[in-house]
Amino acid sequence: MTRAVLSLGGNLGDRLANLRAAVRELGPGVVQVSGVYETPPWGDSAQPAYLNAVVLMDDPTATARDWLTRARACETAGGRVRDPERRFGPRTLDVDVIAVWADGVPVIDDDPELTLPHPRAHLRAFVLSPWHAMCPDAELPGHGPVAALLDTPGVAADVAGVSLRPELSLESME
Ligand SMILES: Nc1ncnc2c1ncn2[C@@H]1O[C@H](COP(=O)(O)OP(=O)(O)OP(=O)(O)O)[C@@H](O)[C@H]1O
Ligand SMILES: Nc1nc2c(c(=O)[nH]1)N=C(CO)CN2
Repeated sequence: MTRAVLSLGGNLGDRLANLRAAVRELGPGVVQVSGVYETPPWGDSAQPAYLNAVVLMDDPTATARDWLTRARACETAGGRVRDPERRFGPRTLDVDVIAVWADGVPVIDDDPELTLPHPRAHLRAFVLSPWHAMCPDAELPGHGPVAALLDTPGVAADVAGVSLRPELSLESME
């Protein structure tokens, strides 16, 4: 059995519809969905605010690479267009694989195609805040408790800008 935490984000088009479509596309393996948070752009400030969320997923047979394939399929379905000139730039939908566990053991990999855990997750309030609210005891492999990461200087400064939007739930999408 593998478990994965995926991060969803987007700041172009109908942001909520894009996150909802991503959760639908991810399908029945979704175990838990965080709240939806409005977050200031990280890494490149000249762009609109994002909506972000994280999902916890289980699958009896998926390999770590399968999670990346699913993340990319979601991005493609969500109309993601890559701009090779602009790192961290605006997008309709970004789906990152934050961490994977195989039979409860964290998968650690420095493959540039799929680095696990995600190499910038520990720096991102837009990932850590929703994850912590959804799973208060969560640990980011190699970095420790998510609760403690939220207190690290670079992240703590960003946490105040991350705001839960309770009216934008992904839970009930009928
Ligand atoms: N854990 C991971 N999750 C998603 N993509 C990853 C991961 N590790 C490596 N990658 C690789 O990163 C490459 C760039 O991904 P992408 O264009 O989504 O980056 P980005 O969203 O701009 O930046 P970031 O990954 O920091 O959010 C992809 O080709 C993918 O193979
Ligand atoms: N707030 C926020 N900022 C970002 C995000 C994101 O999902 N949320 N994704 C990025 C892609 O690298 C770059 N910056």
